[in-house]
Amino acid sequence: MAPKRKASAATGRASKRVASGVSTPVSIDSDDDYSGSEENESLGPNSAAPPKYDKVIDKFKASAYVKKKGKQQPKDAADQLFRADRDFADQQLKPDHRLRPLWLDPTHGKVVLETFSPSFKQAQNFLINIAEPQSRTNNMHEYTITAHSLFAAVSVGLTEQDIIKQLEMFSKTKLPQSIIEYIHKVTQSFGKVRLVLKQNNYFVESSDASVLQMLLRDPVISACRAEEGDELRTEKAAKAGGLVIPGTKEAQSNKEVEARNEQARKEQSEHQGDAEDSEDEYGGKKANRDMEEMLLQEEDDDDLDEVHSFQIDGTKIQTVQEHCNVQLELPLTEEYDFRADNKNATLDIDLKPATQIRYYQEHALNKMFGNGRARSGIIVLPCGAGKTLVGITAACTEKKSVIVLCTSATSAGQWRAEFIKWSNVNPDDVIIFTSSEKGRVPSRACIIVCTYSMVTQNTRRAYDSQQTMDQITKREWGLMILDEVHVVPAEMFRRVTERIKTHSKLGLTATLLREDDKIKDLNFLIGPKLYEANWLQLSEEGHIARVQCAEVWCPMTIEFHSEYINAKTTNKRSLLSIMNPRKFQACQFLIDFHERRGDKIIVFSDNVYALKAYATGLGKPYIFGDTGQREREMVLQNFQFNDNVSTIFLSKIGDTSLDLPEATCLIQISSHYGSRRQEAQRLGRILRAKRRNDEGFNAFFYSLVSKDTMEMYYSSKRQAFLVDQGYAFKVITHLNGIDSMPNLRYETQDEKMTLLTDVLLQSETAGDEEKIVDDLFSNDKSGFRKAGGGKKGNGVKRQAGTLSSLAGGEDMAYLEYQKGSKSNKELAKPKNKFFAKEERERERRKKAQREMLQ
Ligand SMILES: Nc1ncnc2c1ncn2[C@@H]1O[C@H](COP(=O)(O)OP(=O)(O)OP(=O)(O)O)[C@@H](O)[C@H]1O
Repeated sequence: MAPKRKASAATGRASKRVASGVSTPVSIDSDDDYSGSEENESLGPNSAAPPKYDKVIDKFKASAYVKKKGKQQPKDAADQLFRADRDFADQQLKPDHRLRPLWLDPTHGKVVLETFSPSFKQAQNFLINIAEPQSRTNNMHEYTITAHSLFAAVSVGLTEQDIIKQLEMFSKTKLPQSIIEYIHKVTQSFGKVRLVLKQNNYFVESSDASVLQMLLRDPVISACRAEEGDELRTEKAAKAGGLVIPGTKEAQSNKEVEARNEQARKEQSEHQGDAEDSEDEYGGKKANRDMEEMLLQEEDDDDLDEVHSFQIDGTKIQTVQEHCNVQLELPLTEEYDFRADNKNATLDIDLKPATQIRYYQEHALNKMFGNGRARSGIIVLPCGAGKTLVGITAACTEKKSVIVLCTSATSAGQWRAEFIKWSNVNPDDVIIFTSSEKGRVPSRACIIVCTYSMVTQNTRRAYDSQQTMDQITKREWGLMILDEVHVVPAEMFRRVTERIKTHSKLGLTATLLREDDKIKDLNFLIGPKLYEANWLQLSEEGHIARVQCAEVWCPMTIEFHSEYINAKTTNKRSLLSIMNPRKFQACQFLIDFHERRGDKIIVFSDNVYALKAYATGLGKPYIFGDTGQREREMVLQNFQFNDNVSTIFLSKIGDTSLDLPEATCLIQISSHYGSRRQEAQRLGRILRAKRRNDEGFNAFFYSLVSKDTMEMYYSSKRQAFLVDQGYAFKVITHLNGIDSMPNLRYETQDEKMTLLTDVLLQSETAGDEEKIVDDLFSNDKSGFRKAGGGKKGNGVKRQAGTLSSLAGGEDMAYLEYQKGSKSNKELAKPKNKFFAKEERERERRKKAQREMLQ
């Protein structure tokens, strides 16, 4: 379902190329019958061993239908599309199928949604709750129903019957039995047990005592129990009622009604004060009020249910969570009944009256607070769509102490400023705890904003820092906001959740693509994905900018290319392709073109040598890791407010947390291999463009790649995520007007040769990607291996995937590799004929040299 890249923009001739989408078909194993084994299905108290709830929990397996027809050997590239298990001819279309928008694949849980259907919106709202979005292009959306997506659905209050009924309603065919069975199997085991924090102690809680008895028979769980004996605690649990989220229209009208009532009460008491007092003396009105209160109390009592629980050792919660989630497939949900929490102090915070949250922010928060309690989980919104306000509104809803974890000190400062901007919180109650700013945590309810590395640091701390840390770990927090969850190593989350006791967790991210292979851990370390917004829809509605994406092919000069072929190391090859004079010229041309249109341009380069060479060559300011704070601020302020500074060059330090709404054009000259995440983050820098609501406004995103080099291969890898979000990448093979541009650099052969000599004279390290000293991954203090390579000679494999891939709902779509790893070398082998020929040529020359030396 990968869309075609469109033909070129007005700026040049174009060629068509099909982008490699990431949603590769799921491979199936016909030996595994979907209906699965029946063993250990019961939850009854007599079950001897804890049941393995669902052998097929993560993935739809091949149906009996496939078995019947057997596997066929693929004959050509398209053959897989016509395999037996993809033949759905035996499914009967409903007579009114044209009005219904869903196609269902009974064997893999794939769902295809027609965006042109009259009921598209309703179907989309429903699907987003129960399935993982895989690809959302203009005409078709593709989702997968996975165990984890159903888990998220159950955790936001949908029942098995709701899911089946609505799927049936939207489906063009009768709902396949395999899907009904799968939903039944998965939903019956989810939402049964919860992890709750009460007075600094953790409990596993359920309204079904037999499930807890069964868990206690499990040796791993029972070893984590904090109390002796077999007894369970039993208590009454009040059902939480409806809750109004601040910043919504409902909250606003409630406030107006409250204000009117208050006014009316005041006026009435002024008129009737004396009379009421005298009536009270005779038990008149007072007795009535007592009666009303009693009745209300009784009504509340009717709502009480019984819950059972057992206490677990606070240091072993992760073992319990992991074991329940992965081995027993009985995930622990985390819900916080904050309105019933009288022990933890209330934080005086509300959204400012003028603050109104947007509809998608409200949808996301409804998923979190839908049943009147705070559910832990992850909210996915595109860059610039307002994740910070979602976090702040969650804090205003709970009104308990909040701890916010961010990736950098800059980001911590921004979070504090946003809290003060959007809410009425007392600024003294928002404290920053970073390496450069160590506010003291008061004993009253407060908000603390800190960096992940500050909390997870293992080495000895300075006295004041240790004191703050002690205050953080010793108390209970109502809400923990985890920013940018896709970049933080899972190991860090483990430490954070181990050290800090919190009732609820909210993870925020723009993409669930991760740079380690621990994405599945997020499910039990934070919680399920609660909401994911549609990028294209938000950009059509003007909440984020519309962006034109293009890949510009820059041919290598003959000299650069022959050096590229002969270069012995990846670093050298990489430097030669970045410094390709034609790429430089394309960059110069695009800057000139967009400056004249009135755009503000950011040029990104991961390679610092190239960053400096391009920026100084074009007389533009640049910022990289070593640039001092003052200089950074000066450059950024000039970019924002000075009309004479329209272009800045940034290294990868600008990938995240950079709020420059003036930027309307991005040019990428060097990037990190095939990182889809980096591509999405960089695009995010222009999604928040200030001018996004101007008539006909478009932001521009250019990726410059040197032709016939590895850059082309990585470029299409990088685009996969955005392509699945519905972005079309144009390929520009020639920039019209570049040949006649005055003052174009590297026009003469001499200039080109001087540049080449300079590049060849650079040391090996000049080809390195920038290493940022205080970035999360290279911070040795925190004791984490670097995501960019780990120990010397011990390359790290990077993997990325969607939540569904972690659930096994799809094959891992794509791997990101790190320089030096074995798998990287495998991957780096040329795939196309041209590169293969080059590679053979190089091998042949090497062999000849060796033979000569012998
Ligand atoms: N409901 C709202 N009303 C008005 N402005 C809003 C609203 N929500 C977000 N914004 C504005 O949108 C912009 C982007 O918000 P924010 O910085 O929270 O985005 P983000 O999703 O965190 O982006 P990134 O992933 O790049 O950090 C900000 O200028 C913010 O003030």
